[in-house]
Amino acid sequence: MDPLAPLPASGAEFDPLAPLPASGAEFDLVIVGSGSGNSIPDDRFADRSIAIIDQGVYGGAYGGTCLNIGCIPTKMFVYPADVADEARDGARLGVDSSVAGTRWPDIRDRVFSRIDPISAGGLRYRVQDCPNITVFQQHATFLAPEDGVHRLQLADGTVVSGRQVVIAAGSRPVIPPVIADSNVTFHTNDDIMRLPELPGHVVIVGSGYIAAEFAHVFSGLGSTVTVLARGPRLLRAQDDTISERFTEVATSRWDVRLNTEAVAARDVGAGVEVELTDGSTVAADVLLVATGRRPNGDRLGVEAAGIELDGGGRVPVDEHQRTPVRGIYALGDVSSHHLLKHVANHEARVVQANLLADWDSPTATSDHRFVPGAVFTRPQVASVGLTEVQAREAGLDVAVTVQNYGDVAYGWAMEDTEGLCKLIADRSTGLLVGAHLIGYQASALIQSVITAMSFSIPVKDFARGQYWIHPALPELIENALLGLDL
Ligand SMILES: Cc1cc2nc3c(=O)[nH]c(=O)nc-3n(C[C@H](O)[C@H](O)[C@H](O)COP(=O)(O)OP(=O)(O)OC[C@H]3O[C@@H](n4cnc5c(N)ncnc54)[C@H](O)[C@@H]3O)c2cc1C
Ligand SMILES: NC(=O)c1ccc[n+]([C@@H]2O[C@H](COP(=O)([O-])OP(=O)(O)OC[C@H]3O[C@@H](n4cnc5c(N)ncnc54)[C@H](O)[C@@H]3O)[C@@H](O)[C@H]2O)c1
Repeated sequence: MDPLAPLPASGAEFDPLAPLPASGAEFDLVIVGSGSGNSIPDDRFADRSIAIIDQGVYGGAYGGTCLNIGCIPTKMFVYPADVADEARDGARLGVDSSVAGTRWPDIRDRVFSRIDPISAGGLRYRVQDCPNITVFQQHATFLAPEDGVHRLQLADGTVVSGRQVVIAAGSRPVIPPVIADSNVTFHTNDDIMRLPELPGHVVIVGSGYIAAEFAHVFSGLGSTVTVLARGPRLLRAQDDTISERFTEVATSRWDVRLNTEAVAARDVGAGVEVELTDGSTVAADVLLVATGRRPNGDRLGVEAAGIELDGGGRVPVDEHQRTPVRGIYALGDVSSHHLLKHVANHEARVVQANLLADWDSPTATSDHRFVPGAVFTRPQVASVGLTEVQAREAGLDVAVTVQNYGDVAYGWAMEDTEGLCKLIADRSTGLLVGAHLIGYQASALIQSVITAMSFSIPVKDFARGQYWIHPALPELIENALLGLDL
């Protein structure tokens, strides 16, 4: 679902959460999942009968994770947190700004009064305006195929079948047993953004993407934040230089507990108490669990269709997004090594093209060479390609450079002391193999590097074959490129 696509015409009487009539039938195409899967049927599929099966997220919402409980609402909370932190930071530059207060209920209602109608409108469009599409808002599991036709059973017993199936069933949060078995009240990304009030103190278990983004959101909006990390640093999947810098900055802003784990958790009064490995406890109003996500293939009974999940619980696919079973494709979080929306979108376009071609002659191939990602925390973190450790482990003869924001004109004007850009190049080819940024608008600054890597532009041509606007922040990339000893 493209959240920025215009809303389809609305039917005044339509209730998006009303149960739809159950009807068993054979379709040309069955799609499980209304996130990235929902973007597959376009005009080119108008002559095919299509079933979209989706159990919904957060109590049944249509349109998947990104729109309802992921990328979009989180960034709509991140931005006000950025604004508040900028205001707090103003005095340093001679602007005497401060935050008089933040209105969580207003922010929450503004976010979801924009998002919920898009979700409802997307469902309404499929149900009312797409005569070839039937939507089933239920959980589905595979049955054994019959005569080459794949079959799925819905929660109400309806059997939906088709020769082509797309599994786009996404992923769900993993809850560590110590929390899951404790009866403590906890939240995940599913519901934390709908809290009635801004909590005074949030304790977050985990130290990856979601932990870093929500720590910024809550701290920016005025909560005290405690982050519990199992390891010695936050964002450990990032390049070591970035992870070290981020941990340093985060520790100065939030209560960061490293090398620790929750060993018990309980409700105390209206709040929670988490006991840590060293015997100490953290008391907070709200507990957020952000300890990774698991693909949903295990709840789809894919084995009945002849598919065995891989070691990571993913539905296995080849470079054309075909599973080992003829007629069944998969995409996005349920099958990908990259749990990112731009990857799911890319894979959905590949599946779309290949559905329109023949199973044996696919026309589209997924490109996972240079998958970028950004953590919208403070400071932002963005990366693409190999970390330095990965590049050295791969046996590459690498050139590495680190360029500080504060040492290029605009970063110097900002008096930035936190941001840096690390580039890693392969001396034998003169090409970049990795880029890692932490700092102001890192998610935007990295895009030119993604372009250079995707189109194999040699470092020397990339650095000197174009103008870099002076004194704009992309000079950070220019200077880093020039710093590579190639
Ligand atoms: C808090 C958060 C923030 C994020 N922020 C970003 C970001 O900024 N940038 C980014 O690139 N990525 C981000 N992501 C990741 C991104 O949201 C996912 O990679 C993406 O949404 C996956 O899309 P999908 O189509 O694979 O799955 P989904 O959008 O999750 O869709 C799967 C659908 O299938 C349904 N389903 C599952 N099993 C069944 C079944 N058995 N029967 C019927 N229906 C079923 C689900 O209910 C769901 O509606 C974020 C994720 C989270 C959790
Ligand atoms: N901006 C974005 O693109 C964005 C934002 C949010 C989420 N996402 C996607 O969603 C995925 C899931 O996010 P996430 O933050 O939950 O996962 P993550 O993989 O980024 O981080 C998981 C964290 O939980 C820790 N952990 C795992 N098990 C634990 C346990 N039992 N006890 C304590 N800590 C434990 C890990 O050490 C790690 O720090 C991400 O990997 C990312 O692909 C992307």
